[in-house]
Amino acid sequence: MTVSLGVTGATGRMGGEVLAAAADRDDLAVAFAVSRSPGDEVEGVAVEDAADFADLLASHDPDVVVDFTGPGSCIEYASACAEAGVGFVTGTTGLSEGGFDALRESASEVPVLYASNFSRGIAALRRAVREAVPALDGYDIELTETHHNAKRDAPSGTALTILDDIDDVRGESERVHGREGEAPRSEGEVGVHARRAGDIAGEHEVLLAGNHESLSLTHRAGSRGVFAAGALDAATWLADRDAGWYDFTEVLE
Ligand SMILES: NC(=O)C1=CN([C@@H]2O[C@H](COP(=O)(O)OP(=O)(O)OC[C@H]3O[C@@H](n4cnc5c(N)ncnc54)[C@H](OP(=O)(O)O)[C@@H]3O)[C@@H](O)[C@H]2O)C=CC1
Ligand SMILES: O=C(O)C1=N[C@H](C(=O)O)C[C@H](O)C1
Repeated sequence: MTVSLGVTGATGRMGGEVLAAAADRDDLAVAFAVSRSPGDEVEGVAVEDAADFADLLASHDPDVVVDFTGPGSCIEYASACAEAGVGFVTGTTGLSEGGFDALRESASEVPVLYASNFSRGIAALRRAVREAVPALDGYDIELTETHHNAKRDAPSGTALTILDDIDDVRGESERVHGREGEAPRSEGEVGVHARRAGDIAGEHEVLLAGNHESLSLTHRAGSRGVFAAGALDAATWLADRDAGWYDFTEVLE
């Protein structure tokens, strides 16, 4: 079966990566791509007007839409997919709690898969963190993420997911975002640090320190292609699922 895709944010960094990765695969085909600034071709695909998204869904009837855009547009695209009966894969980060609620509403109509990070390395890092934190009870934890200088949200969606993993395995902790002035560390807090520089695709480090030792778990994405490949794997996996809320870890099982 060839999975038919709609792609949003076609002129964005990730939109372009998704179109490039899709061109190299024979298990899926791009039915259409949209942008708020249509007209140009990206990776040989004509970019259509995002204002026509609902009409494009109706005329092309894709299996899945892949979305890497912004929090507001992600919700709007998901809701249009829910109306049209089209599955939705999104890696858009920076969603508010209300945004996630809205996305989950769409999941009552169609299959929706959200992942703050589509790399296999981050999936493995998350498993390692969930094992290391209880094994190193009482150790201080500091999380540092580094991204390119055009990233809008901080901390990254991946950092927030890892923080939730830490809370899951050892209970809710205070999150201290950077430190300045008189700012001694309190027991149990998790320090969170966001760096923005150059064109770094994405790095996450979880540092655990105590008992005269430290453990550092670090993931570095070498390029955005790794995220695009994971999102396309998720799209082919999601194509024949029932309505519901799905996670990237299920794709990797
Ligand atoms: N989960 C993961 O693995 C990854 C997630 N991301 C996330 O993906 C998202 C996009 O990242 P990136 O590609 O670097 O960002 P870019 O800014 O390069 O691209 C985002 C594109 O989304 C579209 N867009 C943005 N805001 C709106 C809006 N309000 N309405 C409609 N379209 C909008 C624009 O495309 P156009 O004008 O063409 O419509 C824009 O070019 C971010 O949230 C980022 O954190 C990034 C990498 C990996
Ligand atoms: O904006 C990015 O670039 C990335 N965003 C995601 C995030 O917020 O975690 C994933 C990846 O690290 C790249």
